[in-house]
Amino acid sequence: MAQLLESMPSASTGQVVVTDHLNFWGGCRVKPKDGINAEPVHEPATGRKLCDMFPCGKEEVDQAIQSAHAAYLKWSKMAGMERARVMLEAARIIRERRDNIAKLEVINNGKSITEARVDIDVSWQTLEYYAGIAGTLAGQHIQLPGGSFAYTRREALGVCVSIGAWNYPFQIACWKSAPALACGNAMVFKPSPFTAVTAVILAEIYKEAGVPDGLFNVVQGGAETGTLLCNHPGVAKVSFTGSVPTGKKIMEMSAKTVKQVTLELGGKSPLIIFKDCELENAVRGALMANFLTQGEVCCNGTRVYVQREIMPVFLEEVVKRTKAISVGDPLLENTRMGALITRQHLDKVLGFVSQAKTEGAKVLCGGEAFIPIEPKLKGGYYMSPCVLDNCTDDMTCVKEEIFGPVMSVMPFDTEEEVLKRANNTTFGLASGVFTRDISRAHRVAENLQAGTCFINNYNISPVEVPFGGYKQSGFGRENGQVTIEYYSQLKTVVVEMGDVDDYFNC
Ligand SMILES: NC(=O)C1=CN([C@@H]2O[C@H](COP(=O)(O)OP(=O)(O)OC[C@H]3O[C@@H](n4cnc5c(N)ncnc54)[C@H](O)[C@@H]3O)[C@@H](O)[C@H]2O)C=CC1
Ligand SMILES: C[N+](C)(C)CCCC(=O)O
Repeated sequence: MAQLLESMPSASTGQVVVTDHLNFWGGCRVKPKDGINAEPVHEPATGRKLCDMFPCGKEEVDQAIQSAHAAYLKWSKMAGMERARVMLEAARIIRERRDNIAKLEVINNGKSITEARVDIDVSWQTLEYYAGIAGTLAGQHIQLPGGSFAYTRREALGVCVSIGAWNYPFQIACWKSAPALACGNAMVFKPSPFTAVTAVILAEIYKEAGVPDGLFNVVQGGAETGTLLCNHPGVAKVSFTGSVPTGKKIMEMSAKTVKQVTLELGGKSPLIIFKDCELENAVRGALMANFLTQGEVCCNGTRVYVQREIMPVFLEEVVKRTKAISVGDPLLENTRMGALITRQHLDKVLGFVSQAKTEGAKVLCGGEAFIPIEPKLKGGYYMSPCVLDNCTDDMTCVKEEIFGPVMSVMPFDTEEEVLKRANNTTFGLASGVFTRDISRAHRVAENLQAGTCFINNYNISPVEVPFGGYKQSGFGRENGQVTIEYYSQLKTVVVEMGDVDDYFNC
């Protein structure tokens, strides 16, 4: 894999083939046990096969979990500052190889190279941030009567499983592993079968930085492998990013052995644009809220509520800029939108657009399959970014997570009305508001039922800031200091300094 990464500077779309093993445990890459049931992994930009993914079965999952457990026993006994040093070294290596990792991520995921570089920067920043926190983990001392006392210890949970989605493959692996490792846990990570390639690079980097063998492991596979992980008695916690239906299954499976769970699920987030906004920023914000990573972002603000008076001018600007987004070869510097993850997903997103039309929405631009001129890109999964007007709250495109570049725009009249409509959803991941009125901005933020509210911007998620959902968008948080709570447990130690009470008079 190191060789593959080194070959990246000269790699272009349509060239790379991955033949290395994609599983990793016990400190090295592991050959698939049977070498059967191969599932092809594609390069979204071309539709070409990139590699085969062999799903791990029970024996392999057991091995990965055992190797994680052995590493946990060593790692959890180290001082936070010792763990921090190793994590900082891993962050440094990611930073050093940032461009190559980003390129491989583009080849596997289809997003534009400019975005992928940001993802990799966020990744090493996450490791740096939690390395900084590792040395601060501590308990409390509590004075009791007669000189007795108690203290608390913040301890690791054990082996944590992470199940990732395909939209931010490397970044998700870092968002999950960095706080887990900082707290002294070991991790078994299962990437999405669509993006099997880059998690093992992170595993190699952790190893190179000096973690004990088995501390961060990668098992490949889909739902079956995920089920084996969630049902495994040797696992203390499952952290999941993906769809709501799968999240519910994960919670059910984890309940059997009372595993802790963090769920980072989908959304259908509202973005509210008041007439007193700075329009240029609101338009840019609406694009940020809808079109990053081809619209395949869980916290996207896809229900755009615009105050009626500014609707015509907003639509004119937003459509003009959406039409100008350069769609195409994701490895080119000027491209701003690459390919969707799979052919099937592209068809699903286009199906949402057709259904929206049938239900009465008006396509102002885009919403069609896009075939670039360059021959090698013809099999890629591209579409033109879409703006839908004439939408109403009961339409499918306004209620369901599309996970593609489709913005639904609706007018509103009053703050009270729009808050009610914005909150009328089972999701609650994110939300946004554009206004120059600071009281209104904070009032709206308070009243939106969502884990994040962006004021006068959208999709800004630095690692210092907690990220996670309300309602069916999940629970638990990623990023920020609070995530320590989700990867550690408190032990209370009670110390008697006097004699034990003769309570039973005997
Ligand atoms: N919140 C988010 O960031 C994401 C939301 N989604 C939404 O989900 C839709 C479907 O995408 P998928 O990739 O199929 O999402 P998914 O939720 O089925 O898959 C996410 C991860 O869960 C694993 N998984 C699937 N079934 C499992 C099971 N029974 N037990 C354990 N692990 C299991 C998958 O292999 C993958 O690693 C998208 O169209 C989008 O609407 C998808 C990816 C990310
Ligand atoms: C990085 N950000 C904020 C655009 C999205 C991260 C959440 C996700 O996994 O979709």
